[in-house]
Amino acid sequence: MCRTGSGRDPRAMTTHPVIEVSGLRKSYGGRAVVDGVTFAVEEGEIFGILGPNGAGKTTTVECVEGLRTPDEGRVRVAGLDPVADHEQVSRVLGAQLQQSELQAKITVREALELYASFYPHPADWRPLAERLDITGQLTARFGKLSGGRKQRLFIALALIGNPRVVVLDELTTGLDPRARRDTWRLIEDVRGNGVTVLLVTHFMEEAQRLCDRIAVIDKGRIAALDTPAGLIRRASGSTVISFTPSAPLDEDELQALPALASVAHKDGRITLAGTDETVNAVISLLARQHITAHQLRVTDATLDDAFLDLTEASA
Ligand SMILES: Nc1ncnc2c1ncn2[C@@H]1O[C@H](COP(=O)(O)OP(=O)(O)OP(=O)(O)O)[C@@H](O)[C@H]1O
Repeated sequence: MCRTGSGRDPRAMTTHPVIEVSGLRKSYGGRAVVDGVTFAVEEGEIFGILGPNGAGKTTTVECVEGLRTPDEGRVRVAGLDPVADHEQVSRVLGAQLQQSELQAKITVREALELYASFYPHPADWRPLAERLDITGQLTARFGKLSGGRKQRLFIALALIGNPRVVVLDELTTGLDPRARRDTWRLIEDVRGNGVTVLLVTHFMEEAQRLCDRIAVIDKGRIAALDTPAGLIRRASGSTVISFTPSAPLDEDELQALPALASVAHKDGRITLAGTDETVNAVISLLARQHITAHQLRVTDATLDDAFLDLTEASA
């Protein structure tokens, strides 16, 4: 869909960064909300920005979009300065609109046609609308759409200029689970056509499923930058074992378990994060002490675990 037939030759794609952010700082009223953020996004990547509320994610991506001027640092999109070269950047970068940017009375069709007219080589909005399941709403006014339909329209408008880079902030907020999954497939298609995606999200499942790499931002700084699997490995160990022991376990022996990342106790239940080696060692320990592990669960650590560890670690 996006970019297909738009004239960009995929063979001409290079592997150098299409987004470069270096030493970015931004303060409001003397308070630094982005405090030395550096990352680079390769062409064709889906790059996630994760972080707690108020971490500075939106401020960072708004500097990439040229909507905010950095106090310090360097931002480049396709080699261009988003503030100084705003017009050129807007031709290569598609961004999700904010609610206030569309008039309540405009219809879905008018919005799609209007936004398509802004670009020299727009995508055909019809298949885009079909894929986003908004063809039934073409004559509906924006102000009357449900939150989910508004969100779908915003995604369509972000993609309509056949952008080289698309910035999606809270992509699937307000969508039901089925629409969320449809949207993920759409984003994968978009990337399949060579578009670079910068994605701000609160949904771990979304980040884990879609992102090639993720920057975890906490209090204006990058707490970690890695692949989803790398973040999981480095933050909390790769395996989580939890059980309710039939008798108390000695805390020193738990702490001495090999490759242990963390131990938590709640309502008589013990949760250990570590590796397979930790799991084997705890099972041996239980057997030696003739302790039964009730409701034993062994699971792979998730990005949720990693996120909590990383953002708590820097608290
Ligand atoms: N224009 C502004 N003036 C003053 N403070 C601002 C402004 N914009 C953002 N902030 C503050 O900067 C901090 C970072 O905001 P930002 O929106 O970048 O965070 P975020 O990580 O995107 O948060 P969320 O997940 O809640 O959207 C917050 O404390 C916010 O209140």
